[in-house]
Amino acid sequence: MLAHIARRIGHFHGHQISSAILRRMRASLKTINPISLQDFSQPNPSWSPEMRKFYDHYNAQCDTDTETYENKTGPWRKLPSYNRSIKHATGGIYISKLIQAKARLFTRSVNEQGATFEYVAFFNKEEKICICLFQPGHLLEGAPGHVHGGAIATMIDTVTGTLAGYLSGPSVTANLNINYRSPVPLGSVVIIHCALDRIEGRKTFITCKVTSTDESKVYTEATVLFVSIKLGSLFG
Ligand SMILES: CCCCCCCCCCCCCC(=O)SCCNC(=O)CCNC(=O)[C@H](O)C(C)(C)COP(=O)(O)OP(=O)(O)OC[C@H]1O[C@@H](n2cnc3c(N)ncnc32)[C@H](O)[C@@H]1OP(=O)(O)O
Repeated sequence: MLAHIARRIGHFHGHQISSAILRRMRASLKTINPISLQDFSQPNPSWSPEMRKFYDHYNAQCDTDTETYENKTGPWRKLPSYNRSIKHATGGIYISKLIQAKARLFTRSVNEQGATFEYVAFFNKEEKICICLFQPGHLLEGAPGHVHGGAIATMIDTVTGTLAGYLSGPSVTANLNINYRSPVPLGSVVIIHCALDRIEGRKTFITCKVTSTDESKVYTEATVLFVSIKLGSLFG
């Protein structure tokens, strides 16, 4: 049953699942109420003034007002960040209650604000780029006082994966190459810049650079390959 629903679900932005399937999912979920969809990339008290300043900078240049949803003119779109990636798919909020209900997106699995991954991403559809403001918390230590390389890789995978998702639909990471150029201090704010390199059939190639907010310092560089999949294939 679950595999059947999952196979039929499918799609990121712009694709509707049939109302018959939605009705069936709702019927099997009628004990779950209310269903909430929280955006974890909204500003919170743990954000430093620098994080807030750059958030305001990009938010002011968005095509939609984050609070009122009114249309504006601007090249950027602030992307929501949910605690399961399936919630980004149409109808995913329902399927998230059916499959591994306790599962959480790794970067959104710790509730203490500011302790791990504080981040917000903006997407520029015209230029096929994505930037992410990232404030790594004290629980992400690798070298003393600095961010663990695995945490940096996680953020690169997450932001490039988000860009691949918006450009090519459901995809998984097939290859991730990283050069760590300079250690990232815990509690600092860095910008993760991601850009589409090219799309070849099912393959989406993305480049990524992690810099200081004034972009004078390059911390990390990466290239990532995503391969498009049918979402249902993940559920057997
Ligand atoms: C709207 C969106 C919002 C999203 C928000 C979400 C936020 C969270 C985001 C979180 C993001 C987290 C994301 C995560 O953490 S995803 C989790 C980590 N990734 C995985 O677990 C993936 C595991 N691997 C696989 O499932 C398969 O191997 C895949 C599906 C990748 C390919 O197996 P499949 O049988 O389907 O296809 P194929 O083998 O015919 O290959 C197809 C093509 O690809 C080329 N190829 C394959 N592998 C490699 C390689 N290593 N280097 C270079 N090339 C490679 C291959 O040569 C071929 O090319 P060509 O011969 O056609 O030219």
